Amino acid sequence: MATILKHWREAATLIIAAKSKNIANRYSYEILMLKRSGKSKFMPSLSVFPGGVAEEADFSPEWMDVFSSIDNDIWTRTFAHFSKVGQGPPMFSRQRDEHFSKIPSEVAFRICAIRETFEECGILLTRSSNDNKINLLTEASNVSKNYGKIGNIGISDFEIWREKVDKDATQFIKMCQEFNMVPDIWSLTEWSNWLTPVTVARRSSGTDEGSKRRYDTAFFLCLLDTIPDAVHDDKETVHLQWSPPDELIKSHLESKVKLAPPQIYEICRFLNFKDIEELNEFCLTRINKRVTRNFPVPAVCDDGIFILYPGDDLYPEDPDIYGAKGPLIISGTLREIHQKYPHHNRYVLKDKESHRDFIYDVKFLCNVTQGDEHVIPVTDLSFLGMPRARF
Ligand SMILES: CC(C)(COP(=O)(O)O)[C@@H](O)C(=O)NCCC(=O)NCCSC(=O)CC(=O)O
Ligand SMILES: Nc1ncnc2c1ncn2[C@@H]1O[C@H](COP(=O)(O)O)[C@@H](OP(=O)(O)O)[C@H]1O
Ligand SMILES: [Mg+2]
Repeated sequence: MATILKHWREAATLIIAAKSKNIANRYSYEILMLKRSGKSKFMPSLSVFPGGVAEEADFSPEWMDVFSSIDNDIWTRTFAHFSKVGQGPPMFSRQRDEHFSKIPSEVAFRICAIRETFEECGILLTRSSNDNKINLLTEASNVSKNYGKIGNIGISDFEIWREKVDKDATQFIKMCQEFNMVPDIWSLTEWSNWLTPVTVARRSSGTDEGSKRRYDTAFFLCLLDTIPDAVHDDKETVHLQWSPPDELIKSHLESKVKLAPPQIYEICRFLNFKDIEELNEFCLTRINKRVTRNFPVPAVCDDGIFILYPGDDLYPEDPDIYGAKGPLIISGTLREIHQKYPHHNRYVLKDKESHRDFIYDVKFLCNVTQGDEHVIPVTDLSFLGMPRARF
């Protein structure tokens, strides 16, 4: 197996939803967004969840030693849970070198998401190795809450270690050993998986190098019972904001924040859950479930462009993940196609001439159940005073 893949990079990202103090909000929680630097090669100036590319250190067998510091039974049960939770999408199930297969990829990508979150915004999701409540968290029948824990390493050490980890991912292992703690992998729910489409990779940056970038990204969700201190790194990320999901979507539609379709799609899923407790209960139902990979397929019709997602009537049976074939062409107008193929999981762009700006737009249509039994995004935004998509 190759550690580095030929066509795309493997990455993990963490959606953090924290209980809001503002009781006037329609939604009882706020989501953390980081604005990427304008100098980023990929998605410059867009707001994303914290995250980044997986490093070999995230798969290091040394993590076995780190996790062996917790109660032996807890780790054995956790290891068993992640080893047999069912086959996930390819980034989880693919074969890796023996050296990088000692810990399950379900654990490694969670470590990656937690490490990247620490680097980019200073939120440290770790548990003390002596925390004996961990064992309940992988067994849905025994759990009522699955909120994350913030590690406390003392203010003077904090920035020193953040800098060290940012420079060298292996330092995250050292840091956990030094402070007798483990990444709080138990509070991360596997939420979704997005593979960057080829045409988007070409358009997502003005630079040649950036334009080749594709990511296979595991999205996790972590709930917190209070909004923690967080500061962007001022390098890769230039601004940090906490906002309820409805306000994020509204800000996006008003062009106050720029979001890419995967982030919009996920935030629109959150519109289903007004209260963080409902979200917590939903997460508990997902403990033994896996997500399926979302690979968007762009298609061109007579008067517009679609981006198709799995489950749509028009989604190809054998999607072209390596970009070997040309774009999908569908004859007819948006209106005709909308009626002829009524099962929608798509993003619609009306004017094909304006496709260059399409990642700043939102017209999702989704009326199909998801293959992985996930909730579908709320696409009727009339409650935000937004008109419904029309053709
Ligand atoms: C966390 C990232 C992978 C960035 O990694 P980096 O910090 O630069 O090392 C971030 O790009 C991310 O969260 N990506 C997941 C979503 C994604 O790949 N978006 C692609 C652009 S838009 C798109 O795919 C269009 C569509 O889906 O319709
Ligand atoms: N000051 C800065 N401005 C913009 N991007 C920066 C930066 N410092 C680091 N980065 C970029 O952030 C990316 C690392 O992100 P992560 O750790 O989240 O995977 C790298 O991008 P490349 O992957 O384009 O090299 C790196 O170049
Ligand atoms: Mg990043």
